[in-house]
Order: sequence, then structure tokens, then C-alpha cells
Amino acid sequence: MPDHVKYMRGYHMPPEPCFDWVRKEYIDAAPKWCSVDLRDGNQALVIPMSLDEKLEFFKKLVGLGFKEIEIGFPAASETEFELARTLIENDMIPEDVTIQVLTQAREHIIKKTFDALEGCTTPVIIHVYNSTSVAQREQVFKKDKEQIKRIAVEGAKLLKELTESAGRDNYRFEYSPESFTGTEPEYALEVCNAVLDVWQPTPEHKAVINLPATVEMSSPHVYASQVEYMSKNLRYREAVEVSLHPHNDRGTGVACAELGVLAGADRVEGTLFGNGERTGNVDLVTMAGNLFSHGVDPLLDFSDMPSIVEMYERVTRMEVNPRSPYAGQLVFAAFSGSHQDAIAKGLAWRDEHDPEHWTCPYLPIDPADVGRRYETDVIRINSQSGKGGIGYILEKNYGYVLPPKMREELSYASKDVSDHAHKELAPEEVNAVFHDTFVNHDGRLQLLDFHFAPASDNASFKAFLTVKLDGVEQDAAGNGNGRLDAVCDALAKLGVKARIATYSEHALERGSDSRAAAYVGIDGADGGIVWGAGEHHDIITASILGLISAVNRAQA
Ligand SMILES: CC(=O)SCCNC(=O)CCNC(=O)[C@H](O)C(C)(C)COP(=O)(O)OP(=O)(O)OC[C@H]1O[C@@H](n2cnc3c(N)ncnc32)[C@H](O)[C@@H]1OP(=O)(O)O
Ligand SMILES: CC(C)C(=O)C(=O)O
Ligand SMILES: [Mg+2]
Repeated sequence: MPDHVKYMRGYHMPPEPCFDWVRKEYIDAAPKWCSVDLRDGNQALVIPMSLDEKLEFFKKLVGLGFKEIEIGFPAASETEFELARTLIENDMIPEDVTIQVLTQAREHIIKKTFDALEGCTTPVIIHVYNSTSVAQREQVFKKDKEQIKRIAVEGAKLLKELTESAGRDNYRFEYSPESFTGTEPEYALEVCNAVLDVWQPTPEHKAVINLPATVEMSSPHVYASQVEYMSKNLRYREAVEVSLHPHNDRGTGVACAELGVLAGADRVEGTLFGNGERTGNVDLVTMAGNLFSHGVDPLLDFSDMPSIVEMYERVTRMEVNPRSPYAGQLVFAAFSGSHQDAIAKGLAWRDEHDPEHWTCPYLPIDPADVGRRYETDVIRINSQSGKGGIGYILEKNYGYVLPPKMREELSYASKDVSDHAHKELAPEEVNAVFHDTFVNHDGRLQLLDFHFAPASDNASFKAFLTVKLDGVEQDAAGNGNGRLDAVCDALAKLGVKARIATYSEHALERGSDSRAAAYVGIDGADGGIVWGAGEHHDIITASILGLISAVNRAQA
């Protein structure tokens, strides 16, 4: 019997059709975000974060703009408890930031949680949970539906009593029917409504009902329907924030969160880069980036992604995947020729036609908006690259504006180097290939000296050259309409034939001491063009050196 037959779909559809979310095309405003990095993310680490690491992470989250941060499970360990105490005793919680703490619905755990919060004057969400799924009821708790509901209700009552007896109006409550995605929606609704009946939330003092995909068990549209059902049928709806807490077991955590928001959720709990149990929690960097890329303010600041990645990797000892949306090392990189060509043209088109908007092919957002650099992060060169990319790299890094046909030839030369060395070429290596192949190229002919004089008609030039040809120093003179024509004529007197097919030049830097580059194409024996480039402070010298490079390459 094949192995797959032991698996079954373990989710439950709502008892009524809940597909209104299908008609909503996009999310038009950011949900409330709650970071659970310091709790759900932390509980999934091989080595949970130390107090100092958690404090650094907390400060970073505040800096990124998170207004709700689950700081931990204070009853779990001394470090978790100490984090709450340190933040509270050192007044480290900004007034507009709500800390959240997680507790099981067990008396001693709840009491310990309240101890951890002693003296906190800033807003707090106390988050209580118990499992409600069929599997957990049967296998773990061995309790029926009523008994499981009682755990939730007793926990909710204790939260309310302890809060009231301590006179804490800065505390709000959150309830999670843990393993919601394996729970019959109508039963999850019954439990949540029973908890809300205890708390009696008001629009001024809202409760949070969090709907965790503790284990992601279905395609995202099923989760969206479950969320819509809850959102439509919860009591006190005006006084409830419906929150999502997707995990990523099927790799669709972000899709669940996005469809869940379309289905009526107000809030999303998740982590940076999707750290969390097993395959992780929903990745808030991706979800916020997706909003941003649609022109919606995500209300989170990811403008310095490299520093966020650096901190995250250091304190969690996890790695951000190079393909992680908006953040990975390679997510803006284009190696392949046609992509590079389109990006280079798209960027130029934007500069000229519509600098206000971002429509560049292949780049869903402007890499600069997340602190990435075009010069190093976007166009990258290997054996898959083409002339557009090569041209871009040389222009942006070194100022060379090669004629298109010359770019093409350089791209084949670079491809070859990359292919044989089996590696990426850094911009300086591309520059080296350019110089080795085309610039001031040695060969049979070497320029030793030159000067020009006007011809007798005053409309053309006379060139006087001293060159070394095959190791022998020789002088030659020639006439031409332009200086380079006159040089060609002089070379012809020495038996070196060169007919200029194309020529361009430009300054490489501004200022009086600037260098210039000249690109010279001469007719090749096979009917094609042979290219050479010259580089010198003096533009005429650069041009002659370019011509001599081309001649040497043609005769090599
Ligand atoms: C999906 C999630 O991420 S949920 C959060 C998970 N995170 C964590 O568990 C990390 C922190 N947890 C811990 O450090 C520990 O579990 C503690 C300190 C909270 C509790 O420790 P212990 O009491 O030793 O162990 P444990 O958590 O295994 O307790 C299991 C018991 O609590 C019950 N229980 C578990 N969760 C809950 C809950 N949410 N509400 C009520 N009872 C619960 C179990 O049924 C079991 O009962 P039993 O003793 O009658 O068999
Ligand atoms: C505690 C709950 C919300 C949780 O982390 C989960 O169900 O994944
Ligand atoms: Mg979780």
C-alpha cells in the first residue's frame, strides 16, 4: 500500500459558505502587526536568545515600528521572566508600544505571568491559549468539548479577576483556540464566544481573538473561509480584534495571512523572516513587503534591511535564505542576460519618462528602498550574463560607456572567463577582462610619439608618428580629414592597414585632470569590426591608443 494513504485532510470547513473574501482584490491598508519573534520565534531556536540578545531584538522591533510585541512566555524560564522585569523596571517600553505575554490556561502559570508584569504602566496584552482541535481533545487532553471549553473559560475568568483585583486598566486580553486549523469552526466559535462572554470587551477596551494555524493544514482559501466565518459570527465583533497567527507547514503562511486579512482579520502575528516552530511563523517582512509593493504603507520600516538581517542572524543563529523575499542576498540579483538587459533599459526608461513610479521589469520593488545597492546587488555577472548587464556594470562602477557592439563582444569574453573559471565575476574582474581584452592592447605595434600639424589646406591634418613595429622603431607621416584618418594614413605607409568603421569617446571623470576613454572599431578581414579602446588623460592620445589596440587585436 502506498504511504500516502495513511494521510487524510484534517481540517474542517465552516458550516456555511464563507467566500466573500474572494471578491476583494487586494489589501488596501496594513493590518495591526504583532511580532512574536521573542516568543514563538524564540521557542523554536536551537539555543533560545539570552536576555541581552532579546533586549537588542526588542529595541530593533521598536525601531522598525512594531506597536505590539509578544515579549515571551514569562512562566517558561528565568530569562523569559527577566526580560519582562528588565523592560518594566528600566522603563524601556515606549508609551505607544504594547507588550504581550503568553500563558497557558493554568492557574499557576497565569499567576506567574501576572507576577512578571508587576508595576508595568504601559499597555499590556495577556494572551491565554488552550488547544481545541479534535486531535488534541482526543489524544492530549482526553477531554470532551465541554471540558475543553471550561479550560478556556476558567483561564479567561482568572485573567479578568487578577486584573480587576490589581486595578490594571492597562491590561487587555487575547485568547487563542490553539490548533484552530484542526478545530471544527463552529466549535472554535463557541469557545471564543464563551471567553468573550467572560471578558465583555467594549470598543474602547477591545479583546483579541487570535486564530492560529498552529499547524498549517489546508490550502489558504480554506483558512480564509474559516477566518471569515469567525469574523462574521463572533459576538462583540465591534469590540474584538480578529487576529491571525499562521504557521508555514505547507509553505503558504503568507498566502494564509493575506487571504485571512481579506476575510476580515484586523491583525497579524508573525516573525521576521518567518522564524518559528518547524517551518516557521508567517514572515512579516514578506507580507509587509507585499503591501509596500502595491503602494500601501506597511507601517513598518524595512529601509535598512542589511542591518536587520545582520542583527537577526547574529542573535538567533539562524540564516536568512538568499531567496527570502525582499531580504535575501540574491533577491534583486539578475545574472541572466535578458533580465539584465531589461532591467538596465527599464531603469533608463524610468529616469527619462516616469521617475515618480516604479515599473521596472524583473524588480518588484526598488532595491534602494530596502537599503540594497544597484552596483553590487542587482546586475551580477556570470556565464549567463549578456551585453546589457556588462555595459551596466562598467558604466555604473567605472564610467565606461561602451558602444553596443563592443559591449556584446566584451560580454562573450566575460562569459568565457566565468564559464571556464566556473564562478561569478565581480565588477573589478569584469573591468579586468575589459582592459585585458581591449584597452591599450599590446601587440606588433607600439606608439612611442606623435604630433599633428595642420595641412596646407587648413581643413585637414598631417600626422607624424614614431612607433615600434615588430620591435623596430620607425617614423611615418600621413594626411587625413581628421586626426585619426591621418594616423591611419601614416600607418598605411608602414604597411599597416586600418580603416576606421566607428569611433566614440567620452570623459571618464569631471575636472581638468580627467581621463578619457575612446572606442575605435576598424574593419576586420572577415567583414566584421575589430574593437580597441584607449584610455589617457589626453583624448587624442586615448583615440590613437584605441586605434593601435584595434590594429594589434586585428593582427594578433
Ligand atoms: C503552539 C504554541 O506555540 S503554544 C506555546 C508553547 N510554548 C511553550 O510551551 C514554551 C514554554 N513552556 C514551558 O516552559 C512549559 O511548558 C511550562 C513551564 C509552561 C509548563 O511546564 P509543565 O507544566 O512542566 O509542562 P507542560 O507544558 O508539558 O504541561 C503539560 C500539562 O499542561 C496541560 N496544558 C498544556 N497546555 C495547556 C494550556 N494551554 N492550558 C491548560 N493546560 C494546558 C497539558 O494538558 C498537560 O496536563 P497534564 O499535566 O494534566 O498532563
Ligand atoms: C500560542 C499560539 C497562538 C501559537 O503560537 C500557535 O498556535 O501557533
Ligand atoms: Mg505559533
